Amino acid sequence: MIGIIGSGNVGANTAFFLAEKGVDDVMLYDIRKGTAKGKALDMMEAAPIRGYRTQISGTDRPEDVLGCDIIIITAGAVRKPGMTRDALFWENKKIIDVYASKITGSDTKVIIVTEPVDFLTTVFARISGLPANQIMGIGGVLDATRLRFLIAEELKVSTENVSAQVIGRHMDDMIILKDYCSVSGISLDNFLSSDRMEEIFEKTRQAGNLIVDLARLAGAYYGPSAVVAEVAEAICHDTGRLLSVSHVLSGVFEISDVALSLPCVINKTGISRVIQPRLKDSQIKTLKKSADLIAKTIKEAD
Ligand SMILES: NC(=O)c1ccc[n+]([C@@H]2O[C@H](COP(=O)([O-])OP(=O)(O)OC[C@H]3O[C@@H](n4cnc5c(N)ncnc54)[C@H](O)[C@@H]3O)[C@@H](O)[C@H]2O)c1
Repeated sequence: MIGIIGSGNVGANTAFFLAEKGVDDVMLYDIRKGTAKGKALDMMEAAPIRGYRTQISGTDRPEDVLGCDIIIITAGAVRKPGMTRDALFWENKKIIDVYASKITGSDTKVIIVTEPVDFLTTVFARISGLPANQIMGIGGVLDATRLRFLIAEELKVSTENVSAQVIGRHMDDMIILKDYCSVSGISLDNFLSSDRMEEIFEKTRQAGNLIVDLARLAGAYYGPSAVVAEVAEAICHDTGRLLSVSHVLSGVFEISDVALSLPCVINKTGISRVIQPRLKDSQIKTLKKSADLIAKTIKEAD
């Protein structure tokens, strides 16, 4: 059973994508009474046409989801146009503190979506005491998915043929690994000039901001929900997918106790292996700067 805390745009759409993929039964919870039950019922009534057999239920009792095998946390405030993700830290930390202290199962896998995701993945790991490989934040994998779309759109090729890797913080200082981006294994510089590549990379860095600016009353949620469902499927079906998720690092690039995205092999144990990409000195510097910033903010919260 997959539990989802927060049944707003990302939570509800994740439940829907999980049902459509047939990953596992889902239970939704939201602090607003009736929201989770109402949305679950609505999705179940779509099943005769959409053809899924997954059970989606809703509850008003957080303890019902806290014992699930996989818990996805999407509860919290969304930024408004002009706001950075970091600005949500103090408000959303209060929510993460509560759920992290109530996790009961020692094998639970947790997927953090609530922003700022790298900060809150770090906070969740500290408070819950769960092993770092069981807590995954949605960061680089979403940035890479957006980049894959933008490259495919530019080159008029299928998105399936495009692979991309993005690591670091889920913010404008994300690190796009150009040498690890390809179209069916053919490196990007066979298709694009350096200048055009840089324009596409900048569009990727700004992709979340653009959606908030355009939609105004909501953040991005279809892309994020699709990515969350992919990570949950990798755990549930033990697929061994290689996805860049945020997790607490222990010594990689001399960074410890702070969560950032790096490519990880994900299976039923959570993160089974972290892949350390070859980085330039400037990229390692950016990674360390991001880590220092997160560590400093979290220290202020102690
Ligand atoms: N990591 C990412 O890439 C990524 C992408 C998109 C959104 N997000 C973040 O995910 C979060 C949710 O986004 P959304 O678009 O679904 O927002 P939303 O406003 O549509 O939904 C949030 C839901 O959380 C519920 N909620 C608030 N406090 C709660 C609590 N204490 N317990 C349980 N439920 C609670 C609200 O009632 C609401 O239904 C935001 O913080 C957003 O910034 C992250």
